[in-house]
Amino acid sequence: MSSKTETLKSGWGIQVVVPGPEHTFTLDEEALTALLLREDIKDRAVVIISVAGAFRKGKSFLLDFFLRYLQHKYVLGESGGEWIGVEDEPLEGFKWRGGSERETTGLLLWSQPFKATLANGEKVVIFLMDTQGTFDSQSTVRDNATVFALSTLISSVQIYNLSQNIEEDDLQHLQLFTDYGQLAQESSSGRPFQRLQFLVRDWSFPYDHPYGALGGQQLLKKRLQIHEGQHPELQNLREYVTRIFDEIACFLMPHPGLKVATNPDFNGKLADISPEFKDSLKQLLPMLLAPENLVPKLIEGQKVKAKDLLLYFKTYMKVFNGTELPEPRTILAATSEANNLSAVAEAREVYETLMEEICGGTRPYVQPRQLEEEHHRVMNKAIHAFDSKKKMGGKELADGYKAELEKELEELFEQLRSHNEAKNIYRMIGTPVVFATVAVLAYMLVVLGNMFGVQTVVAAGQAAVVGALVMIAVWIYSRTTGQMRDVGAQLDEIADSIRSYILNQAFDSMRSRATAAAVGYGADKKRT
Ligand SMILES: Nc1nc2c(ncn2[C@@H]2O[C@H](COP(=O)(O)OP(=O)(O)OP(=O)(O)O)[C@@H](O)[C@H]2O)c(=O)[nH]1
Ligand SMILES: [Mg+2]
Repeated sequence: MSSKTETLKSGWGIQVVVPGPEHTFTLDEEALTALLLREDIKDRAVVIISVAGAFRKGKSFLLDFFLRYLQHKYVLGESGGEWIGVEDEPLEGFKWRGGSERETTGLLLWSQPFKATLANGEKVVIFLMDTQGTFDSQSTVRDNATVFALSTLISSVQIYNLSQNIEEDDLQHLQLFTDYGQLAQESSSGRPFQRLQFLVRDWSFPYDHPYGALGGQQLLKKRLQIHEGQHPELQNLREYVTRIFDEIACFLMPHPGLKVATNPDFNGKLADISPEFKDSLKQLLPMLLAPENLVPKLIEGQKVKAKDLLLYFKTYMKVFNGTELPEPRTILAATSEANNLSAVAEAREVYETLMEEICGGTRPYVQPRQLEEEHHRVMNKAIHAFDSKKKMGGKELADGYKAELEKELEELFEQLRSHNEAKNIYRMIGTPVVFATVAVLAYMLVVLGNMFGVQTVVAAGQAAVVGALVMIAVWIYSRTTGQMRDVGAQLDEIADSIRSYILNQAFDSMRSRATAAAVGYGADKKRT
């Protein structure tokens, strides 16, 4: 088996939005946090590619080819060669299957994020999202709308998977976003969504419009055309759909062949898939996933990082869990809230990072007055970071979050201050005691030297007494005035090394005594 499948095999679809009883959805916060706050990706801008649409239409199946492409391109780093796999390899990844009953439920993210670099050198992370199909017999209209809305709000590329054609109904489902988008545009700059990719499966009229992106563009143009006599609502819908997305595209996929569609034993192997379908995949996937075509997620014109995404998920889940589908205004409020929260988190991080350098666990004691000054300086920087991030929801909302932020930073400072004091007490006892002990021992040397008349010992002892006393004096000066902090810290280190040297010596002698005792014991035993 190739290494390609072996590596993908270790991944799985994490159900991050889980359907619960009574048509509710809950967020698996723990799983999502573990995925999004991974140290190597949490600060990268995200590209989230979601596939949504009616159930049983090959969404998960398609995503598994995405996985193959991403694995080949971004994990194995092979630019040439065939990403699509070998003829008899079963298709694995997000769970897909034949049959008439629904498979995927809730929202899933692939457990392996793919790290990529855009053409401009920016490092991003790609997440794939599989979604619960709409219109199965168990879901309510609200379930469908929730899944579709959440995946559209969260993703930077929404692939709208349709069967055979683009119908009026399919466009109607975008109504919520056009309403939301309209509101969002009134209160913010830039378009709220990035890319909407219609994907028509089993296109059977290539003589009208050819397979692929060109035919798709022709079909889409027709469907989105506004003409006289059309109901004003339909006109509005069309107008706004084109306004709220940065880009709308369409791709016409050929039928994958009868084995794919009807054979219960079909395992996804390429040998059973029609050549046209495979050719189309080879065209479509680079259009979505090649570095130059990756679309990072933007909110309020700013790139969303993996760690921010967690905030958006949490806030959206709150508003989508009511008994009614939320109003566009409520969704907008949630977006603004998450947007402000992400600015707060960023400011907090600025504060924590800078203060860590000043008075973190490994740093020496800082004079209280100086610590306070540093706190004000760093806090200003953090507030500046908050202010300079573009936020949705206006000044009033931002002011509320800013006040919260200030309160939170003051609380953090209180903690840092008491940690700093704790260090002081430890040093108060530790360092002077070590030097005082050195002084006493050295003084004993002087006495002994005098007693036996060895002048070199007396001189060395005297020098050590004076040295130790000077160190204590300098240390006390440094600690009480906050001056010469580096010298003070060095003295702490010297005291630490003396202490650990003495402890090691004591430990070694205890050990050798214990060994000697054990040897003695062994010898005794032999004798008896
Ligand atoms: N006709 C047709 N069938 C396809 C296509 N792609 C995949 N299939 C088949 O469709 C069936 C369902 O595939 P899935 O990927 O599980 O479909 P899904 O949309 O994820 O279904 P749910 O998870 O239930 O929403 C499988 O038997 C696939 O072999 C396609 O382009 N056309
Ligand atoms: Mg599925």
